[in-house]
Amino acid sequence: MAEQERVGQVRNLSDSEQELPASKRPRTEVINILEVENKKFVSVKRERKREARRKRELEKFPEPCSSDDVLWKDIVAVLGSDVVEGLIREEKAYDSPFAFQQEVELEVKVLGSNGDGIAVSTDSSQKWTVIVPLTLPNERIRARIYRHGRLHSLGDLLEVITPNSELRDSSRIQCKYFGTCGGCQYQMLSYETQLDFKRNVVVKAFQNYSNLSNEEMPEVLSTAPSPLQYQYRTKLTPHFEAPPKHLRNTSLKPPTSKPDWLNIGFNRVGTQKVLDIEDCPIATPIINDQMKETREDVIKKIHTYKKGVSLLFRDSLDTFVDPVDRLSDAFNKHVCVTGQKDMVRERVGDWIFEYIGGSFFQNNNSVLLPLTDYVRDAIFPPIATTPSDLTHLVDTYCGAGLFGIVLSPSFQKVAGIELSPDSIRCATRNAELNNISTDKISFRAGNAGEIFAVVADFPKDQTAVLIDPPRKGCDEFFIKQLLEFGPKSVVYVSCNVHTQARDVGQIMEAGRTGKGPKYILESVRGFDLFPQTAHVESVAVLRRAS
Ligand SMILES: C[S@@+](CC[C@H](N)C(=O)[O-])C[C@H]1O[C@@H](n2cnc3c(N)ncnc32)[C@H](O)[C@@H]1O
Repeated sequence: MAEQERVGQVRNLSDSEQELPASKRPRTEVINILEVENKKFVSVKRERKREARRKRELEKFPEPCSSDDVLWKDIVAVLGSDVVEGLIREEKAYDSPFAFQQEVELEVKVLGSNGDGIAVSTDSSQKWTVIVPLTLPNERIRARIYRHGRLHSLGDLLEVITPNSELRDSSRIQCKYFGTCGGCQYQMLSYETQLDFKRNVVVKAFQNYSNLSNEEMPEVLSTAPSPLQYQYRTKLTPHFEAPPKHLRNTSLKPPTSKPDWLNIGFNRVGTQKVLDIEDCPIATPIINDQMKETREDVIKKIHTYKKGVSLLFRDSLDTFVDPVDRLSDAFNKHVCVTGQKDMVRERVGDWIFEYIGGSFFQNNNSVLLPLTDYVRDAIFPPIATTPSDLTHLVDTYCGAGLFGIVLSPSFQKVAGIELSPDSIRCATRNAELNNISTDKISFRAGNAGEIFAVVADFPKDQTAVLIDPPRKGCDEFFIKQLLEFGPKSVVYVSCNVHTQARDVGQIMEAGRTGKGPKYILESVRGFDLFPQTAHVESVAVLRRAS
């Protein structure tokens, strides 16, 4: 009923309504014109407040090193800091020249560090960027605007009008979902181009977040490739949502085929909506086989789910027999583990590892030997001016012991630390499986910075510290303890080059300002653990100057 028609109406409660508790009784009060006007006034006020709150939210600078912050740095670089400062001063930083759902033609200028093309509007008086996934520098494109932020709008790609034919070749695409699935960004590129783009991400990260001078910053090396560029992912976690309420009933007959509303897969590009995925060519074959089977099971039982689910698929070797027989079938046969608590088994060269399904382990087995070899060579350079006498290794954020165990033959003593007690139990077991004595290697559960109290007796001139933190990087406590300890070498492996650049910058700054030992940044190199995606890992090597 329209608001005006209800004005002046009075209604008595029915008998059944009177029996309801006060909080559940329907409203009966007289609505008068004043109240209607008042309500409109209140709702306009509320809307204005909401708008102001949204603006305040937007005006907050993004969390340093977050993907929003990384994007913001790209936007400033594309528009130029003078233009950006001018627009902020004139309070135009949120005045998008585009309307919601407007279709626009744009020229893509650069590829942002998050993997999306950044275009600049040319046909409006105001300089403004538009972020469009799956586009490349120098392409003319058509996009539909769907959201606005500070000095940028986000757009869905509708058409590549003029492709960058030097870079884009659609015949390279190996996945039928590419362009719709949010998982991969770069399948249309040659692998060399992907590696070049990733090197550029590392270069920009150190420019934007390390505060290092040109003299302190070595040239970023070319990105180390992954031996496998497809079928490399040893872990997938597709998800699906619960059925609509009226279909959540265990007594219902199971569907004979996948209902239209059910999607089991990954998020669509730029959305939180699930895209149905039957196979994923970047995952290993055993994962794809298992995914087909599990999808059938989920479809049959879908009416029994009350919540959405994230599935787990991990490529594993079959059970190791104890003592491990490296010639047995189990040692070479792959199975797929789906339980969060089940044991996963993996081989890195001749080393063997067990870890729990739901815990951390690197997701591209093919690159782990090159990566650990690279870290060893970084600690003991093959062509060194002075022979290295490093004898002790501290493996911080050690997970199931990957680096500590693989590098152990090069050291007299290794000590590892990791927050997850489950991973530490696996690290200790992995040392045993690989016949490394407990006199030589030890792992403990705890906050990474606490290890420096434990290894106080390690000779700091002969100690290398390996750092491999989660995406957020190291905390202040860790950096302080590391600097107080002052090891000869530091090798920082990272899955987030932006926090890595920040942390390396802090270590170097401490030396520059006399607050810690002076380190030289010897090398920085991206590592490609996730071909076809925009993600890059990075290894930075620091050596204490004296
Ligand atoms: C990127 S993973 C590296 C694991 C291991 N180095 C490897 O390559 O398998 C980061 C690890 O740090 C652990 N972690 C997170 N915060 C930590 C903290 N404050 N102290 C110690 N470990 C932490 C996580 O549980 C995770 O296992």
